[in-house]
Amino acid sequence: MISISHLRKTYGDTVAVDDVSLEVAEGEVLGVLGPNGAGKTTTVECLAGLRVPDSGTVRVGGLDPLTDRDELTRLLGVQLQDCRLQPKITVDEALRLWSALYDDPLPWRDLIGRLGLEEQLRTRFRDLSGGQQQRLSIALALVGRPRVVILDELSTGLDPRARRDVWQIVRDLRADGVTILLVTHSMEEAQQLCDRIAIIDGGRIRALDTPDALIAGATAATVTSFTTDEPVDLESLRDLTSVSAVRAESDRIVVEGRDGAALEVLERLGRQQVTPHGLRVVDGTLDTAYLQLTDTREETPA
Ligand SMILES: Nc1ncnc2c1ncn2[C@@H]1O[C@H](COP(=O)(O)OP(=O)(O)OP(=O)(O)O)[C@@H](O)[C@H]1O
Repeated sequence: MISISHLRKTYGDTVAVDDVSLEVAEGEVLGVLGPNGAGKTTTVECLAGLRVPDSGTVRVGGLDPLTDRDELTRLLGVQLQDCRLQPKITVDEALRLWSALYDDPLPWRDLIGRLGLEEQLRTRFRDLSGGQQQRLSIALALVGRPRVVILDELSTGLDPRARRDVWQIVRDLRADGVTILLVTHSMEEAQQLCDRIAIIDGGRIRALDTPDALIAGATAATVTSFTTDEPVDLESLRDLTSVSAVRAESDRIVVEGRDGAALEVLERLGRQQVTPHGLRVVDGTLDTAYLQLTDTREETPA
């Protein structure tokens, strides 16, 4: 449904997107994660036809965003990070105006109710809080019943209740078979909502997989921890090939490692005749996988 092939976009000397290729299947929710300046917004702006790529191709439902604008408007809903409307327009006017662009718009009063903006219908855009402006931009992106939706930092600036509400809206869109590209800095959001996650850094895709597979592939896929009364040879645990880090946190010994590291750790403790107490083995998190995959900054020489 979304197809990006060898996309490149520069601004003067800045390479914003170096070489990005990805496909999003119909009905899929694809998360895009990456550090500030990684090229995420530039990529989605190219998909929305707001930027002209230097090279490569982008298609949404087979349409070229630069030449098939009218058809694209009917297919694609876009919520951009920095939504700027005419400062004096009210919420009510903006929704009426947007609805008039579509043959079969959503009943926008329902949408506004779900986004908690009923009280602001007569409020001008410039007088809305940041989170309210954000909620309005989500409503405007969805009012045309798009089959493809781009959400750039969906929940940034939203309070916890509003964030929960927009997450439910994304789940409902997914249940309706809508294809979604979700740019986010929230690992929790990515893990909760996305079928697959692309990690972008330096204008390139560093990893593209399901959240579980990204976590399993990290060097800290599992975290094993325990206490013990006996002396432990920590070096012998560090020597295990499946183990990536060993540290003492107050009275607990914490061992990070690949999937399966816990068994090797227990076996090694057994050989040292060390009895672990309060044993915990937990899955690693997307945070660790993300930090590992985006840790590409070169050291500055002293
Ligand atoms: N209009 C512009 N003119 C010049 N440089 C730009 C412009 N827009 C973006 N850039 C640069 O391109 C690079 C990629 O920016 P982009 O906004 O795509 O990153 P991002 O991944 O969305 O970042 P963030 O997480 O901070 O939103 C950055 O180095 C940025 O400074």
